[in-house]
Amino acid sequence: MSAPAKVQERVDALRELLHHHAHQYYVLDAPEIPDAEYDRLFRELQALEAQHPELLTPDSPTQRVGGKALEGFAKVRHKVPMLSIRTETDIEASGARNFDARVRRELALKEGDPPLEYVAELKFDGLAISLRYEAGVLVQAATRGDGEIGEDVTQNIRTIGQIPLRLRAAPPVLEVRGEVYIRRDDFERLNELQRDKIAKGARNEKTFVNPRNAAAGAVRQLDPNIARQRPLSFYAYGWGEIEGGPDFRTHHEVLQALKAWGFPVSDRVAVASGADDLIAYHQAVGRDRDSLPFDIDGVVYKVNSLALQKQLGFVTREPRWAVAHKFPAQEQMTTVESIDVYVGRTGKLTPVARLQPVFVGGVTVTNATLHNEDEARRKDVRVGDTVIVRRAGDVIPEVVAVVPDRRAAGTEPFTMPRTCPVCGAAAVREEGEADYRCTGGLFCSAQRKFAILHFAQRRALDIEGLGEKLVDQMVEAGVIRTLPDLYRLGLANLVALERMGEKSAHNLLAALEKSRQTTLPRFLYGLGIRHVGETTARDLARHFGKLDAIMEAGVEQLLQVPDVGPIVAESVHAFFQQPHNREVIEQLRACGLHWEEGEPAAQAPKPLSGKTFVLTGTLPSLSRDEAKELLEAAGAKVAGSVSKKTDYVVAGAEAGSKLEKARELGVAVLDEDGLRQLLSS
Ligand SMILES: NC(=O)c1ccc[n+]([C@@H]2O[C@H](COP(=O)([O-])OP(=O)(O)OC[C@H]3O[C@@H](n4cnc5c(N)ncnc54)[C@H](O)[C@@H]3O)[C@@H](O)[C@H]2O)c1
Ligand SMILES: [Zn+2]
Repeated sequence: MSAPAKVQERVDALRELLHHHAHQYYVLDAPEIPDAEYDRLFRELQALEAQHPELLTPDSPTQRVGGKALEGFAKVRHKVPMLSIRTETDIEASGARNFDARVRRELALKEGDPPLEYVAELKFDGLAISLRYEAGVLVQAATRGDGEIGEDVTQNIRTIGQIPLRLRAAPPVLEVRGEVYIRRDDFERLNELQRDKIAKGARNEKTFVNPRNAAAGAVRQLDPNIARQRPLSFYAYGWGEIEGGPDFRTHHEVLQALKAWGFPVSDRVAVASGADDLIAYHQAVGRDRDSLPFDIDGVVYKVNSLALQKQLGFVTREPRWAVAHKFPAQEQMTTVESIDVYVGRTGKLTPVARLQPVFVGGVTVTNATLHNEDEARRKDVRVGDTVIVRRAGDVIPEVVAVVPDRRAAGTEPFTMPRTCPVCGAAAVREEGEADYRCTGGLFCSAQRKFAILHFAQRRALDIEGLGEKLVDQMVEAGVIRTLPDLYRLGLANLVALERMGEKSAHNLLAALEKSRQTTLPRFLYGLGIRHVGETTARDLARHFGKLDAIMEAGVEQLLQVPDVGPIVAESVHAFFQQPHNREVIEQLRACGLHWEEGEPAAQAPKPLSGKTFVLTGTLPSLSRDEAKELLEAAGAKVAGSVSKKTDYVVAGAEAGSKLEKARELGVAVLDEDGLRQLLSS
């Protein structure tokens, strides 16, 4: 094969790949590879086309801006095209120097001429939007599309609080350009919410790869109600058409005017003189990047003088007077070497991907969280897979997606272990919860420090002087491994610890001695049984009187306790079923912990026991789960459908066929107030 044929083949292959990925990214908002990878392919094509200009075609991805309008949106023709920005790939200071040198050359400036004035800005990582105001009223908002034709997304953009719907004292026609984005904290919350919905069984929900993707998906959403639920923000950084406005001389003047007209403009905009100032700006922003509340993928340099901008003009898809100077990408590809399960201090199990080390967001990352079983399954991350890893700001690095087509044969789906990898106790996932938890409690070394602190706190065993630092120190020195070890401490163990004087040691021993005499509710609470707070501990103690009775109680018996519903009953039962928990309790008793035991309370039946309820519609303040839990705690049964056996239907807003059925059958119907009255009577 001759060289040019080979080159042609590669060029064709690159174009096809780039077309595919651009479609995924711009049209479907569903990128399959990280931007850094896309940019590598893009640059490879650019280089080949530069070496072989005869291979250049007008439809090459290098010659066009971004995406294509989605069907379903009205199309908007931009009077002033919305362009892309040339990217300076050199991450080092020379990026700014290259740009400055190029601009000076194009303007035919000489070495002795004064430095050029620039404006340096953040490069927000979101979605470009053009906002059109006529007589001060927002009449249209459009996406960039292919630069010439975008999508009319006015309805969705109107839901963004930061975008003024009406301007005071603005020119008769004004087109503002800026970026719609999602703040990192809003993004984390959004994904938490999504994970929660998925854990509760929602089928059509997904988590978002990154804030840009979530923002773009929200703006290009056919249902404005969905857009409304996404926490979108906005920054203005430019303009299209202006009619009848003041005479602007510089880019910076326009930005100030935009601010005065009521648009959010970043306060990190800086006027810079020559390449040195640009370099300083790039470095300063680079240092602050992680602590910014939103993602940026670089900074943008623009020639400040509008006259010079005009003189410089455009190439196909980019103005010559601006450049994007990037930072290290926040998403990269790497491979998964293993998937381990990490046990947190409260017993939560988190699957973590161990990665082939990769430089992402400015640091080398070797681990990334997979959050929980559902997430790992939904993304179907497997050992050996090529994945996209994201690290932005102070957020823990996470695997956002598997790169399709790169999976080797013979890989196995990940399954969550059913036992704790640290202590071997059963790991369980409660209904409606996203996480597995180790039931090892006191016995699990991953949870040990937390368990000891919980046990020692004032509202539990009240061991004065046993704080976090001391617990860390003792656990790390191996002086205490389990709770009973606390009561086996001697003066010699304690004074051997660093920074522990004899007086403090005596005080601690006295506090431990004093805590041996306690109450059953304090002891129960101190055990750290999931869902057992102080109140529940008191209720359990009052109902059963004796610890042994609680330890032997079945779920049915536990459900007899006032205010104890199925989740609490299951949790208490599961805790005392674990042999090692019983062992710890026996040892504590053997160490002299004691309390006064009482008689079981007279069995008053629960107020709603024997009654069947059906919930329908949305209640004003209670979620479906909360209402169910309250009812079950009061002894009621909650059923899914209305029948003659139903005693009450609790109906909220938008109640449908169940309410009709209730009326048909003459079943009593309650609203939330009625339900609360019944519960409190
Ligand atoms: N992962 C993929 O598969 C995939 C596919 C296609 C494109 N991409 C990514 O898309 C990007 C290229 O897209 P592009 O052509 O839109 O260029 P760009 O996004 O890199 O730059 C132009 C855009 O920058 C934005 N911008 C942010 N702050 C700005 C400011 N202060 N002033 C002016 N503009 C500002 C505007 O929205 C403008 O449209 C690359 O990062 C590429 O990796 C990724
Ligand atoms: Zn464990």
